[in-house]
Amino acid sequence: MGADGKIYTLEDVSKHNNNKDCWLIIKGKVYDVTKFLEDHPGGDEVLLSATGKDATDDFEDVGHSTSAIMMMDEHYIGEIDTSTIPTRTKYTPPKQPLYNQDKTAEFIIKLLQFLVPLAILGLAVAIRFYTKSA
Ligand code: HEM
Repeated sequence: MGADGKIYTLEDVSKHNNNKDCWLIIKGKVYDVTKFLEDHPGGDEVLLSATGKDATDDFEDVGHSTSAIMMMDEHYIGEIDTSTIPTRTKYTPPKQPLYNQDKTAEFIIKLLQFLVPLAILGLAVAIRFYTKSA
């Protein structure tokens, strides 16, 4: 099943994803847990569902005991090529859109929105004033 220290890709590992042949990735290391499936106190299903991906978080979430961690050595077969594992999705706040640094156009529009009705009003008053006095 591959010599110790061999480097596998995520694709290699994900091919071993059944109860006759099951590999896992935990903390950058690849484990062949096929023979362990029946003996795993957490059951075979969790192990099977953790193949083909980095199972580090799943493994740690359970809070495995030190004796469990020591048992892992027996199943170690190699390392994972970390570049083949998708990086953890970190929350990055969306970038603020670059605001238009030049506010002149915006300012002129605002000014017009204010001045045009005022001008119309002024014109109406002026016309009325003019027609009255004529
Ligand atoms: C080579 C890898 C693994 C080994 C040697 C291992 C070993 C063990 C051992 C010895 C236990 C008994 C409790 C303890 O001593 O902590 C255990 C429980 C458990 N393990 Fe693992 N485990 C491995 C991988 C995983 C993975 C990848 C998962 C999750 C996807 C997992 C899920 C669980 C669960 C759910 C339990 C039951 C916890 C409970 O009943 O409280 N294990 N495992």
